[in-house]
Amino acid sequence: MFTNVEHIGIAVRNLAVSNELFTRLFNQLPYRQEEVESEGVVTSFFKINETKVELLEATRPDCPIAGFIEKRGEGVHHIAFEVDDIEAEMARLREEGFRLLSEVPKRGADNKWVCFLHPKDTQGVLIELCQEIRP
Ligand SMILES: CC[C@H](C(=O)O)C(=O)SCCNC(=O)CCNC(=O)[C@H](O)C(C)(C)COP(=O)(O)OP(=O)(O)OC[C@H]1O[C@@H](n2cnc3c(N)ncnc32)[C@H](O)[C@@H]1OP(=O)(O)O
Ligand SMILES: [Co+2]
Repeated sequence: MFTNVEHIGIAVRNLAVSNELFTRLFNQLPYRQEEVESEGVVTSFFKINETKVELLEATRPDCPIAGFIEKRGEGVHHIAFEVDDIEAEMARLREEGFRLLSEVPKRGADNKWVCFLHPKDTQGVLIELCQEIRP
C-alpha cells in the first residue's frame, strides 16, 4: 500500500550551491548528506514536517541524474512514495503492467529500500517506491 509522499527528488548541478539556496528557502539546514555509489549521486535531504526534499548531484557522467540534467537541465526529477511492503507493491505493479526498473529492491539513500517505475508508464513522471530498512 502507498502510505505517503516520502520525498521529492530534485536534480541539481552543484549540491553546495543548491544546499545554500534551499537552506535560505526552507530556513533550515539539510539534515543529511549521503552518497549513493550505485546510483552515481550525492544527495542532501531537507525535512518539512513529514515530507522531504532530496537534492541530487551526479558523481559521474554515466548516471541517470547526469543524463537528466544534460537533457532537461536542473529540476524536479522524481516523486518518491513510501510503501508498507515494497516487494508486495512491486509484484502488484508488475501484475498491473508497470515496468519496474530493477528486479529487486535496491538500497537507496536515507536508509531505504527503493525501486523505480518507468516514467513512460506513469504519464512522464518518474515514480520511486521507498520502504524503511528495518533493523
Ligand atoms: C537511490 C538513491 C536516491 C533515493 O531516493 O534513494 C534516488 O532517488 S537516485 C535517483 C536517480 N536514479 C534513478 O533515476 C534510477 C531510475 N532511473 C532510470 O533508470 C533512468 O533514468 C530512466 C530509465 C528513467 C531513463 O533512462 P534512459 O537511459 O532511458 O534515459 P532517456 O533520457 O533515454 O529517457 C527515456 C525516456 O524517459 C524520459 N525520462 C528520463 N528521466 C526522466 C525523469 N526523471 N522523469 C520523467 N521522464 C524521464 C526521457 O525524457 C525519455 O523520454 P523521451 O520522451 O524519449 O524523451
Ligand atoms: Co529519491
